[in-house]
Amino acid sequence: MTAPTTTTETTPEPGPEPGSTPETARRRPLDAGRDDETRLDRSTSRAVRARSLALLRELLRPHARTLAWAAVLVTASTAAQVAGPWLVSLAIDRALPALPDDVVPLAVIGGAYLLAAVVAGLTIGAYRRVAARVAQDVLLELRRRVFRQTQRLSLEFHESYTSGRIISRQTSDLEALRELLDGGLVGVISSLLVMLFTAVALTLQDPVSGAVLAVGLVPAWLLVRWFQRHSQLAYREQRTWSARLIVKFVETMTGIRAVAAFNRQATTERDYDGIGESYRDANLRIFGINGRFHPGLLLIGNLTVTAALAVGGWRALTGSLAVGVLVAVLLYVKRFFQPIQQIGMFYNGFQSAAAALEKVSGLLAEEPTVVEPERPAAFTRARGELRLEHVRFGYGDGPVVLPGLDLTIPAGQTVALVGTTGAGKSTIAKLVTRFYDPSGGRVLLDGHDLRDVASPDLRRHVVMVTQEAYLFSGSVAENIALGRPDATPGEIEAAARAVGAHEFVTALPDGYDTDVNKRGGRVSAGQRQLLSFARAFLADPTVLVLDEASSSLDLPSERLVQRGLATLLADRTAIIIAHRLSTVEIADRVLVLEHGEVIEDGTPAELIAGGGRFAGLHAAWRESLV
Ligand SMILES: Nc1ncnc2c1ncn2[C@@H]1O[C@H](COP(=O)(O)OP(=O)(O)OP(=O)(O)O)[C@@H](O)[C@H]1O
Repeated sequence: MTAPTTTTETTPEPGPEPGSTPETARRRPLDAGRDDETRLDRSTSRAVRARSLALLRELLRPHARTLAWAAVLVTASTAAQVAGPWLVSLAIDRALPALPDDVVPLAVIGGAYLLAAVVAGLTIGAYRRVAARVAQDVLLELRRRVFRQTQRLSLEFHESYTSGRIISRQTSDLEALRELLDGGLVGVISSLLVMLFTAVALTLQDPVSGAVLAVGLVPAWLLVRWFQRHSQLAYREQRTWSARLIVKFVETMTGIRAVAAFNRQATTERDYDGIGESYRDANLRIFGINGRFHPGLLLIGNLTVTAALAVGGWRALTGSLAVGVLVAVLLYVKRFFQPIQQIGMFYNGFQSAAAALEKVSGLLAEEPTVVEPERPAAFTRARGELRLEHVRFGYGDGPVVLPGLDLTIPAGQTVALVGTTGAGKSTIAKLVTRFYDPSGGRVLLDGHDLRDVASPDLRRHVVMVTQEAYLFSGSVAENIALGRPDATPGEIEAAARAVGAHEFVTALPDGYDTDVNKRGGRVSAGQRQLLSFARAFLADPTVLVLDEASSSLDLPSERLVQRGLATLLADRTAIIIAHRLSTVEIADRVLVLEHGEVIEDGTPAELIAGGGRFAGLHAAWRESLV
């Protein structure tokens, strides 16, 4: 993890007066329609829908011409499909009576039928390819945006929007959209057009049959509505139980040691069985609903065909309807009902995709709370003096963590922060690295308010080394080079040597090329810390903020880590959230914090001699060592 700090040689822009930053300006609402709320009031839900549609328009805009071409193709294909029954009626009523004297009409109609079939086939294929291309491009763009956005947003966002929710934005939500765009939507657009063209062609040919179709449409429509209402609930239930099943499984597997240690196997099995049964029941409910919907629709379709046949047949008998037209009517009515099923089913996918789009658009609408300066201060070289002026801070609407901190850390000083848990040590680290901005007061680096420093400058000069010492997949060398991606292998090795990591790295199966995720590449907690020191050493920041790992190491590792740390700290300003006595001892200065205030400030020796809070902690540490 890197964070920055810097110094400039020009005069800093005048910053706001200490304490003048309005709370409201600093904090933006975290998502207008929070995606964990299922019921939104009317104006919010309208705003959320407008936001989704705006996103959709924006994503489709670059494809406007392709979409227009897709519309032409699908219209041509539908017209060609719908021409079929019409041509059949012409063949029966005009061409057949002319036989055998005149075969031309039959040949012309037969040719037209063949042409319509070829055009319909070719255009529908082209339409599907063109539409699929647009759908895939839109999805790719959306995926990119979600990823970019999650990297762009401030730490504040990530601390309140759990990683599980971000993962589901990138996976299941985009998957729901993919299913809609890939499968359903393209087909449903053409189905809707087929229904529309069929109804128009039928009514044009025979308005009475059009009326019969309209009557048949009423029960079909009611059945579709029934299906949508019930299946929506059933599918939602199915998704909920399937998610619970996954959560239970993952939770049990992640905590398998605790499960075994506390003999919880029988209980977890019972819980898992219960969830599994509910999932099965939810699936059965869906089958039940589908089992009524599909045959119901088929029945209504066939009854409408029967009605059209009865009415048309009687009229044909009385001579008011040509036989060819009757055949076309029957073909049209049958064809009209076929896509309804698909459209009814599509509704579910459409609902979940619309919900997914709302959530994704909410994520994309988030603004970082830590904003880049419009006119950044010129910052070339940093000395490393840090000053906190009347810094006031609290998380969100929570209690005040720092009520008004004043602190100056001269360039090159190593300061250890100690204090009870929750005293605000990590909070100071997050403010100094500008993962958060204070709600009042200023944090200054060499006299520049951090809010005026461009983030690349800040990250170059202020680096934060976190407890986890996170290793990314890749080689050991790549992990060290994260501190400075353009570093040469020689520089990487020099950094590793400086902090004392070289020995263990060369002992790994492939040395610096060892993959940290492969067998043999696994490193111990202490080695992991040394690698993160090497990474920070290579980055060579002016200010280093270090949240020391609290997990205890064995004595040789502890010594190694302390030696590495001493090298890393030399010649830079450092703030260490110290968990180890040995670290506190190498600090120039110790600050004891309580409730966001400095209650003791001095060299380790002074504080021990003073007999205050630190002297007490120190004595307790010493005791714990024996
Ligand atoms: N992301 C957060 N959102 C809300 N409150 C937070 C957040 N992080 C910390 N806090 C709260 O702020 C206060 C100070 O926390 P901080 O992490 O700075 O303490 P600390 O001194 O570093 O403690 P520790 O030694 O346990 O890490 C605590 O009361 C904590 O509950």
